[in-house]
Amino acid sequence: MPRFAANLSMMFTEHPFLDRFAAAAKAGFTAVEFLFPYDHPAEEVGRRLDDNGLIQALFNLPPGNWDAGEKGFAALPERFDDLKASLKTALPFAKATGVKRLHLMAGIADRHDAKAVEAYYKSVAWAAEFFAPHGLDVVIEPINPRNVPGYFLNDFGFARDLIRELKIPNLKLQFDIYHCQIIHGDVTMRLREMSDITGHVQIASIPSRNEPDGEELNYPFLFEELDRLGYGGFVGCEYNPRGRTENGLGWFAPYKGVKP
Ligand SMILES: O=C(O)C(=O)[C@@H](O)CO
Ligand SMILES: [Mg+2]
Repeated sequence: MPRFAANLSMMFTEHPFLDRFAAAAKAGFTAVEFLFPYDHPAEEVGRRLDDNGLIQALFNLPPGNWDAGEKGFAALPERFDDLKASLKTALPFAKATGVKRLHLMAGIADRHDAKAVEAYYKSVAWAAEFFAPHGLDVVIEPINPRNVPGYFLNDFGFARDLIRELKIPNLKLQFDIYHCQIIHGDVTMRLREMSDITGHVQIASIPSRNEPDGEELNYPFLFEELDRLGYGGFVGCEYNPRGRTENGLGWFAPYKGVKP
């Protein structure tokens, strides 16, 4: 049975950020993820996890100026120094939370520009090698162009080929099923094809990005498929609840309290 991680950037937003940990635990989650912890002291985030018996499944490396539209800089050749600095910023948060994987964002760049591709390969390899001695994986996530127009990593095949080519053991795929269905479809076959390189999975209904309990995809089937594939990682619930988070957790009832 998959282990679900509540995404605290999108779920339980009825509560201030630091109180969302308790809300997630109360709702039966044993793990959480979120976009960014950097506005809060690392020790305080670690304390909220401990106090609530939660595992940190994932968070993102610093993306640059998010409010100004930056989405990371791994594919931006002129931002390599910023990329290197961002890894150092994230490390104390990784230590304080005990997280085992970090999402490296690619940035807004043209995937068909050779300089951007070269920068991306270099940044991804650098980040993975930087975190390897700390026992941390780096994950990369293709994102659909409707949600983030111009995002460099917008193709699962490109991500798969890069990971297979670089052959860095702690470099893996963040397989967000919501993005995969929008970009390509044929989700089950892609999960099967990429299961050996998948380090994290995320879910939401398509197209509304709400609770995974309806619309285009049959999630109970996909959860069983993850079991059939022997996927032992987390499934991040990266969706916008239709109303109060707690009121939309009917889909989660069979999976409540699943421990590692
Ligand atoms: O948008 C998504 O999907 C994510 O997983 C985020 O980490 C990207 O910011
Ligand atoms: Mg995602």
